[in-house]
Amino acid sequence: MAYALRSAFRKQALLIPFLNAVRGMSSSGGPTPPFTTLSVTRPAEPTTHVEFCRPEKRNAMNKAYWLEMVDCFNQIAQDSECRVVVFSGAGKLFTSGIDPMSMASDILQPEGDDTARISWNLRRVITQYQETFSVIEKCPKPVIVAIHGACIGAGVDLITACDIRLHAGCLEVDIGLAADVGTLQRLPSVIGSRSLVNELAFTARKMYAVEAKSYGLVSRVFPDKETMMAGALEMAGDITRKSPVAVQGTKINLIYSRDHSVPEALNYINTWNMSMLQTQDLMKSAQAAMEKKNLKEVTFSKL
Ligand SMILES: CCC/C=C/C=C/C(=O)SCCNC(=O)CCNC(=O)[C@H](O)C(C)(C)COP(=O)(O)OP(=O)(O)OC[C@H]1O[C@@H](n2cnc3c(N)ncnc32)[C@H](O)[C@@H]1OP(=O)(O)O
Repeated sequence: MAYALRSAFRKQALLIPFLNAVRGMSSSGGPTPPFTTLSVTRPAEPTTHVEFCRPEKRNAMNKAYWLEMVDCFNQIAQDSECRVVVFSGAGKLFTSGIDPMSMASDILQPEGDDTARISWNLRRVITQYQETFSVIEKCPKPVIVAIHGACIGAGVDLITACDIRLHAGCLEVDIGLAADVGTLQRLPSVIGSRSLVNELAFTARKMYAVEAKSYGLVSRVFPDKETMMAGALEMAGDITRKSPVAVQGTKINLIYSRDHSVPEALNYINTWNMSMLQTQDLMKSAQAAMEKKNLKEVTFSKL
């Protein structure tokens, strides 16, 4: 079933070129076909806005969402017209986490004739769920997540896979137990304090925006969603004016460095830069600097 749904999305994605499906302006016009849970818009070139669009269910993550995210971010990764992504949620709050009814058959009634086969299938299902957020990290474009109101359960898995976290308002970040789709793996390096990670994971207590900022879970707090979205788009604009070779190489190398030793990461970037330092972007910037031009006015071709 999951495979059928996924290949149906793939076929539709081939039939409808991604950019043709992208509407002109951002926010809450409903999902963008073929997606049923995501609205994909282009509020400003070359920024893509992905909005989780199930407001009537408080953006609960149903089965379609878990698959659509993978298709959406894989397409964005390949889309040379996109240099940065803003991700947000429609309606009252950012997300209420998993939609248990929609996912029950996958998790509570896994297929298989014996323990080994059930376990094998569960492993495949969990791998697929993990990919929903890992795909954000694998996408070379920076992803700014704009969180308003509550961010519950799997929402924390989602935001820890994003590159920059902004928050509006003062509701809770509620961390579920034994999350296996990214929180326990990514949160420790996001907020640095093992003690706090343990406390949040064991108690699933609420964490408010001010505390989230003080520990670096979010980098900026805004008074309301509107101001936050304007701030997110402004930040996205700043990023899109930089060399995409530099920005995307930086994301890839920052994530590599997080997961490797300093000597390994230095070796990796050494090999990376053997080719990437040959970019014309570097020459353009150097020339503009020599001519004392404003570096913000240098334009870089798409990647
Ligand atoms: C394999 C992956 C591993 C990952 C694990 C992750 C685990 C988790 O995510 S655990 C967290 C699960 N989520 C929850 O427990 C939240 C449940 N929802 C609520 O507590 C409240 O709805 C909330 C505080 C978010 C909002 O309250 P509000 O008064 O604003 O709205 P409601 O009237 O309660 O809800 C409106 C409609 O939305 C439906 N809904 C809300 N949350 C979910 C959800 N998580 N899944 C499915 N549906 C949800 C709710 O049923 C209402 O629907 P309807 O009755 O049809 O109007």
